[in-house]
Amino acid sequence: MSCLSVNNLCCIKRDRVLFERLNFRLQEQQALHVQGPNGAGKTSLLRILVGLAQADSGEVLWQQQKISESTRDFSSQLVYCGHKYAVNHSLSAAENLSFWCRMQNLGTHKDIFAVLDELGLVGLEHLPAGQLSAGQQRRIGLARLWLKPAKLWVLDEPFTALDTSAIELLSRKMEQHLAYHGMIVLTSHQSLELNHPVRSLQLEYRL
Ligand SMILES: Nc1ncnc2c1ncn2[C@@H]1O[C@H](COP(=O)(O)OP(=O)(O)OP(=O)(O)O)[C@@H](O)[C@H]1O
Repeated sequence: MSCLSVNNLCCIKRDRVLFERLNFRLQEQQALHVQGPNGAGKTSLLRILVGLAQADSGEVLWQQQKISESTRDFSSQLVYCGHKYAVNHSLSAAENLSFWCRMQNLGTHKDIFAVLDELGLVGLEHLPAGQLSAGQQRRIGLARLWLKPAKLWVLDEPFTALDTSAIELLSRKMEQHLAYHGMIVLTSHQSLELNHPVRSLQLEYRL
């Protein structure tokens, strides 16, 4: 059974304690919605969870091992979608995803065009991503969830810029992921419409 554990986590930015003594565990088929006002520290928390930033104290464990000591195993089980689109504007959607698949050691993924089709980007696969709309660029970023079989999804504001049909598509994909023993940590200022129980972690804005 896969497990992400957060023990006594503390994060300080510019002398402001964003959170401290933060503890939680996440297991298969569980989703955690990190909530709170602008500047509360949601993105900071997610970046610590995926190993992109260091906590001021405390630890994040994957399968009972510190993520800094199990980098390879942890990364192979993780898809992180940050709040920025993380697409190269000069490359096309297909090139962006093909590059990402290679970086993730997934090889040249034969399903890229099928996934872009499912995400409503048919006919746009070869345009430079910089010429696409915000929602279309977000869809390219989210295509990673379709391309990599990973246990843990960490998603920072994944619904931003998406239209109703894309929100619906992503919500169903999340439900499917949870049903197949996946785990999700996400932030969203929107309420979630998932047919699956979602735990909530509320961060306050601390002065
Ligand atoms: N690299 C950094 N250096 C200094 N301060 C930072 C850094 N990153 C974030 N902060 C500060 O930490 C606080 C929390 O930022 P964070 O992005 O985690 O908030 P958030 O809860 O995700 O907000 P939002 O809802 O607006 O996305 C903010 O006050 C921000 O200015």
